Amino acid sequence: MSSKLGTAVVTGASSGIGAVYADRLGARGYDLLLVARRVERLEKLAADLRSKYGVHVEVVGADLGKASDLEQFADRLRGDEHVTLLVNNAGLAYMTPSAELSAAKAQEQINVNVTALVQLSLAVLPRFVAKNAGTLINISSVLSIFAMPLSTTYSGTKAFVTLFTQGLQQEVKDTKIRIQAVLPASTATEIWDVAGIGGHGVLDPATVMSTEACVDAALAGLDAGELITFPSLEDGALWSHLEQARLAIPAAVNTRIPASRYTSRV
Ligand SMILES: NC(=O)C1=CN([C@@H]2O[C@H](COP(=O)(O)OP(=O)(O)OC[C@H]3O[C@@H](n4cnc5c(N)ncnc54)[C@H](OP(=O)(O)O)[C@@H]3O)[C@@H](O)[C@H]2O)C=CC1
Ligand SMILES: N[C@@H](C=O)C(=O)O
Repeated sequence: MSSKLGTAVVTGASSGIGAVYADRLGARGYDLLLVARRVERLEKLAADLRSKYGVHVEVVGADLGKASDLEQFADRLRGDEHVTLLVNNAGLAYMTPSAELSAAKAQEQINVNVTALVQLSLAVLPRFVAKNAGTLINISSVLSIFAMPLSTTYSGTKAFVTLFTQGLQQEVKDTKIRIQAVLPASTATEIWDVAGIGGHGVLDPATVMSTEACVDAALAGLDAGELITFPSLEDGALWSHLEQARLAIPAAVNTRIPASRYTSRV
């Protein structure tokens, strides 16, 4: 029997933040559809969640950075009327100076962090709009609002995620569809191994959040109706001030007259 809450899809559920989202959404009573490349990890998690929560859990092995796998999974979501929640979580970071970043690794970050997130968001949105219901959670990063010297391409992908998600939020603001962007700071996961900096153990432990605390905060933000959730930002006014300044610019540039600093040459 299908859950009355429907099916929650979690991409990148084989480790880290995605694995905790799968646990928390299973605990809430969602059936689960978990996708990643490491199927053996997904199957172990699925067995655990079935036994803990009695929910239906399906596992799909797919490389979302590969166009054919992505297209197939997007088609699956497009055609699955039980999907009521999507967590676009799959992602990776290569932390390296751009001059040393291979084209392949740059493209892989774009393929997974951007292309897969867009295609899967667009795969579920038409049904959410038709039903005037549904939840989309896009996992961005605090590195979407600034770039460190080693995070240039990664930050660029996450800047896309945050702005793309804000655009979708504008589109559905008069509906009952919930769309949230989550911007974690450093969180204790394997991403830091993939990033090539030797794992999160090289970071100051006081600055690294547990995956459970990160996801529980993100879900609390979702439940509170937040559009943008920073799990570790205590002073939310910092974001409001940034948004206020950002949103003042479109009106200020809406003129045919060039700014005087560019025309008053002496
Ligand atoms: N940890 C942190 O400090 C922060 C993380 N984030 C974001 O959180 C999200 C989750 O990452 P996190 O949990 O930290 O890191 P992990 O490396 O633990 O998890 C990443 C997940 O993404 C999946 N994934 C990566 N590449 C692919 C691919 N090509 N196809 C399918 N799945 C893929 C991995 O599965 P598999 O390898 O099995 O395919 C894995 O399940 C990412 O979007 C990341 O950018 C944001 C801010 C901070
Ligand atoms: N994923 C983290 C960096 O690797 C981050 O977004 O902070």
